[in-house]
Amino acid sequence: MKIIKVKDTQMGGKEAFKLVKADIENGAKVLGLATGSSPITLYNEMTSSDLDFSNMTSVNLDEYVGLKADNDQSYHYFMKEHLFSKKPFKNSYVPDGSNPDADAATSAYDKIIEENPIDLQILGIGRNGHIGFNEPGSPLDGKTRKVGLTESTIEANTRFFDDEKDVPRFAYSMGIGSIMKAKKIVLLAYGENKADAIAATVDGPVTEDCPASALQNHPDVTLIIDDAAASKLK
Ligand SMILES: N[C@@H]1[C@@H](O)[C@H](O)[C@@H](COP(=O)(O)O)O[C@@H]1O
Repeated sequence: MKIIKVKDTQMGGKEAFKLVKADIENGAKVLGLATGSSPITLYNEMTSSDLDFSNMTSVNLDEYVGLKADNDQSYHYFMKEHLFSKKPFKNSYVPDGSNPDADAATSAYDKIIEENPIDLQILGIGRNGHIGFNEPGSPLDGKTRKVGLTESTIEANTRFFDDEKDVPRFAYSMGIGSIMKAKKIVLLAYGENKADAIAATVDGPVTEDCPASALQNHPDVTLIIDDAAASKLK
């Protein structure tokens, strides 16, 4: 894994943007995108750039089950607000959280991933090492699934909702196996509360206990992290 240390999230966004831009200049057509606070500075760089994404496709990692696209807590809404309303892509895919039929929603999404092989995947990371919504214990070779969120993830996500009880308990998430098929992966992590997850990702064993540790087996992963997130690395 390559590690780029940055002083803050602004610099992280700029470094990530350089990688995205270079990949597009090299012919990338499909970007795998993530939600959460970590990619926001990258999306700001993308929206203020002169890059044109109207011939490109985006495939997002995950969506809460039970939220419609127009719900302001949905990941559809987040992506629209931070990126797509300003820089539209030709096609933008996010799992359909409003479909209560998990088998139909997840197999439809696997088909989308198969038809749009991801050139560069952006990732954040949860405090417990989750990527997408693949919580500890998720199969490292999995496809899109309905997943139950852990208490720690629900608690971390409470800040985006009025009340803890409003945080959805389930999500549809791209599996780790699908994430691993992306040609390149760029993971963004900032702050002290990501330090344990980053240490386990880089220095720990490859184990379902830390889903992001699977990235050790990927040939092209770059971590963009600040000093606090890097503070527990060996
Ligand atoms: N499903 C998302 C993840 O994709 C994201 O990586 C994580 C961390 O978010 P943040 O970047 O806000 O710390 O939050 C959620 O759980």
